[in-house]
Amino acid sequence: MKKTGIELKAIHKSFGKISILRGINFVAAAGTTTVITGNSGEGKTTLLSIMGLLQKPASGSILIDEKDVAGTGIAELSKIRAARFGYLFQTPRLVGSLTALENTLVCTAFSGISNMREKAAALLDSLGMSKHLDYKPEQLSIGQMRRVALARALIMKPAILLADEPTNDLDSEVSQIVTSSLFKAGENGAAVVIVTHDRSLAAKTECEYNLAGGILHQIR
Ligand SMILES: Nc1ncnc2c1ncn2[C@@H]1O[C@H](COP(=O)(O)OP(=O)(O)OP(=O)(O)O)[C@@H](O)[C@H]1O
Repeated sequence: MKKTGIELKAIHKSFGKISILRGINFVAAAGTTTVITGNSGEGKTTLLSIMGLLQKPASGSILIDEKDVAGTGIAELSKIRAARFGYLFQTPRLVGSLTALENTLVCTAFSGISNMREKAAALLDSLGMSKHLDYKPEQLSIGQMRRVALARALIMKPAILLADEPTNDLDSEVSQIVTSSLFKAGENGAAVVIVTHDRSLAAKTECEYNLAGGILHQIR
């Protein structure tokens, strides 16, 4: 049986009086790509940020690598995020003053791993970005920025990879490059969780959940 990367139990979340998540149970296994679908505004990004330890639920349990994070302090949570997670946000969130290569390296400074620049360049190359290593974000298209953000998310080979709308605004060729990198991370052992409206991407995943009315239903 595959190891569990993330497990959520009875997660609730409200904004003011509006209840967004109402008792969410979810499992993403290591080495598996899981998709969460649902209409706009249903709470998919909120759910992804809760499982990514970026936002706290009102109640419920979050297990990372089969360990409940309840009671974990802020410093330890930061360590778990840095050591275990890769994030691909809906907007690329690159550092404006840094080049594509430097943005890819931004979280690796304290890794102690050698040849990171070569690894970052090779990763960007695999994403079709070899000609843009020295470009700043303002000189890149949205699709190119998203590929830099993906390289940044992948460079530390995260055990858990969370991707919010990874193929938004991409042409089919770039979309294919991004999609295959996400699935490759899954094949290499990561628990990959993707939020998307892209049906062709959703159809390729092993597991699908749909979020509607604050309830998460497993479809496959
Ligand atoms: N910090 C916040 N404060 C108040 N309301 C919020 C906050 N964050 C999200 N919401 C609300 O929660 C709901 C769910 O938002 P969320 O971004 O999680 O939805 P989504 O399913 O990812 O939508 P989309 O598919 O359009 O990206 C929305 O109604 C949004 O306005």
